Amino acid sequence: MSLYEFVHTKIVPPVFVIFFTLAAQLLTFTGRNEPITLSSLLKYSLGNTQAWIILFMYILWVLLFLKIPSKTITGPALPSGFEPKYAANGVLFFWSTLAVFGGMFLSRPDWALAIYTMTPELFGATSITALLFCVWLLLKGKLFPEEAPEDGAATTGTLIFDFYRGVELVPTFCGVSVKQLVISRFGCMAWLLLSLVYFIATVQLHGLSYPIVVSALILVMLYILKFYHYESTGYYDSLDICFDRAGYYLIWGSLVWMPGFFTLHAYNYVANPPRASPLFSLFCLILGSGAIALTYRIDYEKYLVRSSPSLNISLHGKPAEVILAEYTDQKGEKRTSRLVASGFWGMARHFNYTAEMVVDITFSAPGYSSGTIIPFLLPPFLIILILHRLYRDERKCKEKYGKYWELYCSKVPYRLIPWVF
Ligand SMILES: NC(=O)C1=CN([C@@H]2O[C@H](COP(=O)(O)OP(=O)(O)OC[C@H]3O[C@@H](n4cnc5c(N)ncnc54)[C@H](OP(=O)(O)O)[C@@H]3O)[C@@H](O)[C@H]2O)C=CC1
Ligand SMILES: CC(C)CCC[C@@H](C)[C@H]1CC[C@H]2C3=CC=C4C[C@@H](O)CC[C@]4(C)[C@H]3CC[C@]12C
Repeated sequence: MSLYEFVHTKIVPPVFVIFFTLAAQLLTFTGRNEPITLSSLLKYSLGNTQAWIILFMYILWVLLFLKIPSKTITGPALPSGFEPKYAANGVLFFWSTLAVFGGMFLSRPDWALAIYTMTPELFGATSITALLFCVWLLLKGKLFPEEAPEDGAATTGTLIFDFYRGVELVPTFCGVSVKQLVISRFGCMAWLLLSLVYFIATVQLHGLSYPIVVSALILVMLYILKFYHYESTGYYDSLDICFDRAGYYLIWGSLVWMPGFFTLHAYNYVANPPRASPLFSLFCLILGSGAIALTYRIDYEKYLVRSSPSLNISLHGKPAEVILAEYTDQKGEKRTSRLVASGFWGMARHFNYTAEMVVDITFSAPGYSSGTIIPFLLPPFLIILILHRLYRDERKCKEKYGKYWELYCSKVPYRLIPWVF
């Protein structure tokens, strides 16, 4: 075993599991200027009755929504030929959840402050649930996997690595896709709902004199709405679904880290309202909305080229340049895919990630005036996450397409920023 493999499989997983699980809990104290003590850590980590009830109701809502008869999205087939199915009701879920929960918070504004106050208990309960769920996914993957042996439900012999990375690719729970349930429904919507809760709590405590909290809320709403539009056109072809397994990284990450860390600046605003000027707020809103629209457009250009029956497509007013990339699938069959080499995919190989980074910066940029370090945490985390993802994706594409990927790289030499990197 090389040193890299040793660190990757035996050191990183336990260190990350301990670090992130603890950090998620501790940040709920730091985010509201509360000192960290061992007794409060133990108390909050177990949750309280109200927190468990809220969590249970929310899980039920998310689960039942996936059971509503609707059109389905068919994900890429596994080597066994199994085609995972996903409910195509993301936009309806977005508006219905916003109407029900938003209405609830607006009619009983005191609930927002109550939820803000019990945030540490809420994350304690969610983290316990998420960890237990990951243990169940590990046991299920090892003892009674749903996926056929040729789909490669991968156990490595290193238990902690299997727990961290996951075993199965597209497992189900109560008849619905675990990844859809956890990432796109629980995680993304919890991100928006908590942003709403913290927004109401900030306004209640400090009034609307801090326009930046409005711009932060609008940006998150736009981002999540965009996600639900993208869910039915591209998300189920993404790295999270086709490559990453259902383990701690993705599942605990989406149940706890995504709603907790991604809303941390908004949580922080309740105790430390940012003092950014209305002009700066407007600037962040315009820049962030533009970058969100750009990520949508870039994802859409790929969807357009790949879903079009002919190659007669125009991008940015010119005929699209497309590489017909041959590859051999996991069953050994020859296939052809389309790599777009013009439009935004001709400017840089991951221009969507560049736009994503701009969005990330505008999410918390206003908080730089709040006088705490909290708003500075999200951008570096996301930039590292995206860079790590970029290299993993390039490795995957190079292995899959070989010389065709190299051809694409020679036509589009930049990864993120044209003429720079
Ligand atoms: N906010 C956040 O934390 C994050 C957000 N995101 C967002 O999630 C979405 C999905 O991201 P992700 O799956 O990582 O990445 P992409 O949407 O960039 O998809 C990458 C895949 O697209 C295909 N591809 C690569 N180059 C081309 C090309 N030139 N033409 C056509 N197809 C190409 C390859 O798959 P194939 O095998 O099909 O050819 C590649 O694996 C994006 O909108 C991204 O911005 C992503 C990461 C983090
Ligand atoms: C070590 C862990 C705690 C790291 C956890 C990472 C996860 C929180 C994130 C991993 C992949 C992320 C996402 C991928 C693609 C997305 C599409 C985008 O349009 C919305 C956001 C997201 C779902 C994003 C969310 C965080 C991750 C799941």
